[in-house]
Amino acid sequence: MVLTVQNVMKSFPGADGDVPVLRGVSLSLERGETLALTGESGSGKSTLLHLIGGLDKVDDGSITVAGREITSMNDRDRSALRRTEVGVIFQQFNLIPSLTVEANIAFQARLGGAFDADHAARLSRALGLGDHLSKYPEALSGGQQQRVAIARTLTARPKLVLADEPTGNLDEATASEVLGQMLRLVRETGAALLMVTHSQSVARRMGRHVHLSQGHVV
Ligand SMILES: Nc1ncnc2c1ncn2[C@@H]1O[C@H](COP(=O)(O)OP(=O)(O)OP(=O)(O)O)[C@@H](O)[C@H]1O
Repeated sequence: MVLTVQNVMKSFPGADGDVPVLRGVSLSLERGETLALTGESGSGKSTLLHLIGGLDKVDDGSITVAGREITSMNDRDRSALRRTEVGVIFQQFNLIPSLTVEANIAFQARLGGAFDADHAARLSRALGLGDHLSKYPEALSGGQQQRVAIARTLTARPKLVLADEPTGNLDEATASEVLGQMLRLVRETGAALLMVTHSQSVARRMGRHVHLSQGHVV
C-alpha cells in the first residue's frame, strides 16, 4: 500500500467555533493505482490533499505514506518524506521563472538527491518538451508549462503523486492530451496517483473514483 488514510478528522476555526471539514475519512491506494477525488466546492478535497502531502496536520486519525506514518512525524522528517516519496502537481504550475525548462524539470529530483539525467530526458521527450529545454517558462504556453510541472514531479520518481485539478486551466483538448500523457507516465513509473477533479470525464479516466460529501468519502 502506498497510501493509507484512516479515520482522518479535520476542523477549521469558524465564527461560532470549530467547523468540521473531514469527519472520519478513510481511503487507500496501492502502487500503480489511480484514484479520482471529487466533491462539491468546499467539501474538503484540497484539505485532504494538504494533509496527505504533510502540509497541514490532522486533528485525529492516521495517514501512512510509503509505509511511514506521517501524522506522528516531526516537521523535518515530514519535509524529507515530501521531497523523496511524494510529488505534488497543482493547477498553478509554480515553475521557477529564472530557471530554464530543463533546470525546472531537474529541480525537485536534485533537491531530493535522486536526479537521473536519462530519466529526465525520457520524460521530457515523452511530454513533448524536447525542443523547449533551453527556454524559460515565460516563453511557453499554459499547456507546455503544465507539462514541465508534470515532468518535474515525475523526474523525482515519487511513489505517490498528489494532483489538484492539474489540467483545470487548460482548454479541453489540451487538458485531455496532458492528462493522457500524465496517466501513462504515472503508470509507467509505478507511482500511485490521487487526483482532485471537478470533471466527471477526467474522473472516468482514472482507475477508481471516490466522492467527498458531508465530511465523508462515499
Ligand atoms: N486554512 C483554513 N482555515 C480555515 N478554513 C479553511 C482553511 N482551509 C480550508 N478551510 C475551509 O475548509 C473547507 C474545505 O475547503 P477545501 O479547500 O478543502 O475545499 P475543496 O473541496 O478543495 O473546494 P474547491 O473545490 O472549491 O477547491 C472550506 O469551507 C474552507 O473554507
